[in-house]
Amino acid sequence: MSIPFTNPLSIPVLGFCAYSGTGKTTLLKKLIPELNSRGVKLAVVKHAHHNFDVDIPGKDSFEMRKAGARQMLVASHVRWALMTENAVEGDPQLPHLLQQIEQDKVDIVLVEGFKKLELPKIELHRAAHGKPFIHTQDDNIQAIACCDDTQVPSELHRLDINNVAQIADFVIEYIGKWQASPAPVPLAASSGCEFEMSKTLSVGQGIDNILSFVKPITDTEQLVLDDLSGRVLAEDAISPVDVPLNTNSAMDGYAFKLSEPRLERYTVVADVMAGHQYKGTLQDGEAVRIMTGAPVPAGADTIQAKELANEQGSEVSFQGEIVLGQHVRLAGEDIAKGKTALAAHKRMQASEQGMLASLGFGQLPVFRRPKVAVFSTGDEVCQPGEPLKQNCIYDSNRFTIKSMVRKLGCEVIDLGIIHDSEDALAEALKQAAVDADVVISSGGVSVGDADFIKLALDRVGQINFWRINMRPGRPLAFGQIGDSLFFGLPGNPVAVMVSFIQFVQPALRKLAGETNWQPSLVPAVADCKMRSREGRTEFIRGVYHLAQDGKLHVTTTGAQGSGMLSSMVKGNCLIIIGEQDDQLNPGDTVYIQPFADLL
Ligand SMILES: Nc1nc2c(c(=O)[nH]1)N[C@H]1C(S)=C(S)[C@@H](COP(=O)(O)OP(=O)(O)OC[C@H]3O[C@@H](n4cnc5c(N)ncnc54)[C@H](O)[C@@H]3O)O[C@H]1N2
Ligand code: MOO
Repeated sequence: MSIPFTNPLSIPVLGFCAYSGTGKTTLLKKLIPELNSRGVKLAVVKHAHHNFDVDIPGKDSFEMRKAGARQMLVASHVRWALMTENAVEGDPQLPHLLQQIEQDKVDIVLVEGFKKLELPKIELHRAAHGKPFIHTQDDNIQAIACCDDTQVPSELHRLDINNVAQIADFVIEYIGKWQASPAPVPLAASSGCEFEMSKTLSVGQGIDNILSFVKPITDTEQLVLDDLSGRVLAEDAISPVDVPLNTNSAMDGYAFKLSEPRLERYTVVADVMAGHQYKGTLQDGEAVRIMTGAPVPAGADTIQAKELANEQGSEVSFQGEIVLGQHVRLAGEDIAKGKTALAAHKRMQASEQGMLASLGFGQLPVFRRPKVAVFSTGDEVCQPGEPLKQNCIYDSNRFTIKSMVRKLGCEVIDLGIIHDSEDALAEALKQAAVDADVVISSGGVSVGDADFIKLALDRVGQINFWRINMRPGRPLAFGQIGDSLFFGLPGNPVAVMVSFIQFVQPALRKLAGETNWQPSLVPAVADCKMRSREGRTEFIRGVYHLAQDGKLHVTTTGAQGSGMLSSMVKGNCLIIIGEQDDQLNPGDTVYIQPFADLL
């Protein structure tokens, strides 16, 4: 099983692969100084299968990371290290990791692990271990380092596993010959009827490729506060005021100036209600009765709650411990005047709207909403509400897609059901691309389908037909029609929703101007056994709940047919079994993607 790989760097990347116990690390520990001694500067990426940590409990960096820093960069005059919490489904993405390397500082990146990627590699083999060859399954092996007694095919470059100098020669020659290749998977050229049917991508590669074609909308419009829900802010909202505006009380109680030693009693000189103010300055030994939200008078610095005060006549005494400044909300402590209250590119919901209201904004600039055209294909597909013809099914996909598109704040253009006519479809697609930023269809993207869909797409744009290594949602068409993006989602109703969540949602969020469009993945404890196939990402519909042990637990919704929409209705999340796993057992930790924000 091999997974496509594109080197994002302008320096070569070379992998070392072997069965465990062959001595990869031992060889690299000798090869690195050998290469260094010949002037080769190199970086190493190593894949770890476990939840490793390079930090030490008790160190400041460890503690700050545990306290919630998602990235922790620790630096001294000799080295720096960046630690990133990166809970991803499946393996980490090597192209992303490589992009973290400072490529102007090294000549080559050596990679240990990531055996399944289509990455140029040297295979290490020791016949005495009795393990099979890797090169028989992997066309990316550039050379094999082995012992004298091993037979290797004549076309493979043979190296002596015990001769580090010879392996270093090979690496240096490899650097010399290497030429940068262009990055992402190109879209199929619009020529004749040739479709790229066979490209198999992982979920991560599909997302990366799609996102590389998404150009965020830059047109803006001014909207009143009430209409901001679900829209993406186009400019930083700078606070015109301090919030809170005045230093005020967080409790109903008494305001006074705390002195050392503490006074036995204070004289109550006034009442201060919210919306009013004590005009004078409190003197030592004076207190005011104060309501929550009312301005703290000049001279006062501390509040005691009403429940811990005894008022007798015109005097008040306090019980309990009192800390200087307690229950005082300082002017500007939430948002200071002139500071960015809300950064551009944030999608606004209730809390953002409330905060902007609290700052007195009446209207704000937002990015124009993406326009999304949606249609269904297939002669068997009928409009709900009309009598169902024989052997037909009602169109459900258009309604799930429209609902998810609207939830993402986009405008929907409903093109209905387009029946089997190449001309009609080509015309509809051309018009849709003029009117919309994104065109989404469902059905007709697998191998056995009415060719008219593929022919029509080929006439109007550049469309790739991919196989994504996932279930459900294996076939996916993606490309461009004019300036619009086109998504051809698979016909099966659950596959439509899963493909939308994985591929269309991030694209629409990026298009809409959001910068933070990564899905929320949450760890949960599996309550039942779940199966997948190594190399494939499985999206199982699940139900999660908070269990008595204080952790989220998750179980499947039962039957998982990709036509069974009831599995989506019963579920509240997708359970993600990553590429490297083929089975999950009860008690294993698994990532789930809650539906909460989308369905
Ligand atoms: N020989 C192969 N057959 C199939 C493969 C394959 O790789 N080789 N892949 C399977 C997978 S996985 C999927 S998913 C489907 C996807 O097929 P299409 O995208 O071509 O979709 P259709 O064949 O048009 O429809 C599939 C299924 O979905 C129903 N459908 C279609 N449109 C709607 C709609 N708007 N609302 C509700 N239901 C819809 C349709 O009636 C079919 O039952 O292909 C597999 N086959
Ligand atoms: O996309 Mo299909 O089976 O994976 O429904």
